[in-house]
Amino acid sequence: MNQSKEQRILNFVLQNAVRGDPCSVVDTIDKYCSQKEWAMNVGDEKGKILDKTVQEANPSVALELGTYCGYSAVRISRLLKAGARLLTVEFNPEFAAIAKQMIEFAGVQDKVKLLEGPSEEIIPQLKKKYEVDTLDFVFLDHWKDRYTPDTILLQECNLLRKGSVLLADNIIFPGAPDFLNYVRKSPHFQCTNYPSHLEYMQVEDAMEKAVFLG
Ligand SMILES: CCCNc1ncnc2c1ncn2[C@@H]1O[C@H](/C=C/CNC(=O)c2cc(-c3ccc(F)cc3)cc(O)c2O)[C@@H](O)[C@H]1O
Ligand SMILES: [Mg+2]
Repeated sequence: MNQSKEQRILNFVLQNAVRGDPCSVVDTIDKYCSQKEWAMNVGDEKGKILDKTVQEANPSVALELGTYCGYSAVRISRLLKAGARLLTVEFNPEFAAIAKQMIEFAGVQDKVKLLEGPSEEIIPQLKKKYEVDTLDFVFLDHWKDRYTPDTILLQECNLLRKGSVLLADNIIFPGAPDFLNYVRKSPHFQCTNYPSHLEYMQVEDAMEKAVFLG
């Protein structure tokens, strides 16, 4: 039975990237997805905004919602300080299997824990089962209509602290209008918009940073 696009992306990385080099894995995925098959990785232009936001936050504990093939998990974890960790959540078993191999090939498996399951089940388990106190950084890149309910859930589970940084992808395309409304209207968030472009395309997109004020 023929391969999935995600399997083809992984194979291209295994054959063309440098094992143990996260930058080469990120660059190789971008090469494949810009030249051969488009895929919904955050990409290099928005990836640079992600990099700067992660470096500014310098998180000890980071969470990602929507691992997909592991592109942003590798991109984020390559910037983490010694002892820091990224928890990334993916509920599609095929994508989780691809991402696991991508993370291991990049050599960041000691910094990344891939949690397989839906975010609404995993988030309430983070404190007790995954020994999280609070989250320093959250990257939202899963189903766009789940950004708001999961942001509310993070607050209800006391996983945010004063200064916790949320960064959301696809604010313009496909768009996350209710999330934008929610965080911009809430007195508990300080928001910043970062105009950019859709990965591998000349289509407008943007990222939104929402800092929790406590
Ligand atoms: C139970 C549902 C909510 N909870 C969830 N818990 C765990 N993982 C979840 C998840 N939702 C979705 N996922 C996973 O996240 C990923 C989904 C991401 C959704 N992203 C998009 O739709 C997206 C789409 C585009 C896009 C842009 C233009 C276009 F023409 C077509 C698509 C661009 C992007 O950057 C995107 O991020 C998948 O791997 C999915 O299995
Ligand atoms: Mg996205």
